[in-house]
Amino acid sequence: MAPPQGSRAPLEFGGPLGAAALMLLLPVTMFHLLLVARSGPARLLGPPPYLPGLEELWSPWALLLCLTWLGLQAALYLLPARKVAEGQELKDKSRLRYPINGFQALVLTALLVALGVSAGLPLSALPEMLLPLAFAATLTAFIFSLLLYLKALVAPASALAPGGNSGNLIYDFFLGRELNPRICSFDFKYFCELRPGLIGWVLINLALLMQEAELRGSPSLAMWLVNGFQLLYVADALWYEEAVLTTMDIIHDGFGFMLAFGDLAWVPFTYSLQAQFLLYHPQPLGWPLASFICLINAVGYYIFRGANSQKNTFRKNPSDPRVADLETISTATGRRLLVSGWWGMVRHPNYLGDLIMALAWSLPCGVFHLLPYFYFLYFTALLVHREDRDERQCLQKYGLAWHEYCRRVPYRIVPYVY
Ligand SMILES: NC(=O)C1=CN([C@@H]2O[C@H](COP(=O)(O)OP(=O)(O)OC[C@H]3O[C@@H](n4cnc5c(N)ncnc54)[C@H](OP(=O)(O)O)[C@@H]3O)[C@@H](O)[C@H]2O)C=CC1
Ligand SMILES: CC(C)CCC[C@@H](C)[C@H]1CC=C2C3=C(CC[C@@]21C)[C@@]1(C)CC[C@H](O)C(C)(C)[C@@H]1CC3
Repeated sequence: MAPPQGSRAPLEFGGPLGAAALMLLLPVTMFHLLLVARSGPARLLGPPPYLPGLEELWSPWALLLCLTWLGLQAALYLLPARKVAEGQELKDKSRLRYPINGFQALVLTALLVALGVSAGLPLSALPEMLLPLAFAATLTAFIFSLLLYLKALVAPASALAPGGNSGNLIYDFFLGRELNPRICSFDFKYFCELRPGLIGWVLINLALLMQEAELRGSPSLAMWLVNGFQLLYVADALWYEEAVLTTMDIIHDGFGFMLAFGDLAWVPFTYSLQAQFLLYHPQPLGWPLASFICLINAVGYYIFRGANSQKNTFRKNPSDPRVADLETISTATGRRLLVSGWWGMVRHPNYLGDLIMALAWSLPCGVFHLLPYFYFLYFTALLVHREDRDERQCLQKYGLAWHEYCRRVPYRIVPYVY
């Protein structure tokens, strides 16, 4: 049985109080957004149109659908993979192995959905079920986090995450105690991060598009754009699935309520906000403006993909010809840091690209409502906070070399601004 690590790691997210507040605030915000998106005024900062009763939130069918979805994605995860990748080295010097078959899961899901729809599956009825589905996903995430917490009680100390083991129940439940909770080779965090939530998000978007087609004869250009951009983002994440193995969530964060709720509920139900908004508030969009928005998305994607691939290639094999000529600085750990290429422009070029894309996803919704810009605002806050966490972790890992990197590359996310 693993002893708690005490409070060696500094507390993040405002400690236990912050964690408790976030556990309440995040689901409340998600339900607020779902209710407001379908209301006439669609005011992000106004009160919700009404407070739903339990009978509107709770539906055994929604829970069944939610669990069936998780079961389907788990089955697709277990199918033979085209490749098995190794993760980063762990505290005990071992490396975990991960199946690379996320894109295959996306394609198979698309085929199954297409088959289902042609056989009469009423996908366009899904938008009407968003509230009970979000409630079921929240309940599932809560119970799942509880099980993860209990599992961590019997995990060896070497399996625990650097944070999330303060000894405070609420804080540890929120952040997650175990770094890579698994049953046999089934890795819960890796599975949840990329499959049910991300694929669920594009499925909800598609259902909204289909309902718009039923309501108005055809989907609007704005709806096509939002669906297309977000499908590209999700398909990219699954195509470059291996790159997720070098992200902070996999390397550093435990698996607790924050990620379980984030992956299973927050991503599908709030990241589809623009499409939800467009269904109830159609926006005129002409081709010239649509082309300009596509250009913004393309620029964001180019930076995002370029930066993430460069770091991933470099971390996997620094002598790879694609990165071998880049300038680097050495660190005491033996790992080097890139100081040219994308990572010489700002210290988080991938965040910059991601933020530019986030803006492009909101622009098709016009400029007269703040609600569709929620994702951009939340994401800016998330990435600024995340960048700050990462800086502290890197300073701890690399010490003087990190100071040198900051001196050589002074801007964090936006060149000459931040
Ligand atoms: N859509 C969404 O909701 C979200 C999307 N994201 C996206 O996920 C992606 C991953 O983000 P995240 O995990 O936060 O962070 P990063 O992928 O940027 O990873 C940070 C790590 O990269 C390594 N690193 C930093 N600087 C350098 C350098 N100069 N040279 C080489 N390695 C370096 C360090 O780890 P080490 O040295 O140990 O390798 C550091 O800890 C981003 O594109 C982000 O935008 C993130 C959060 C939410
Ligand atoms: C709302 C809470 C306070 C925090 C929840 C955060 C999570 C929703 C995000 C944390 C990191 C994420 C990543 C992606 C999705 C959102 C979460 C889970 C990501 C899978 C999206 C697609 C990208 O291409 C990526 C780089 C693979 C992302 C990795 C991080």
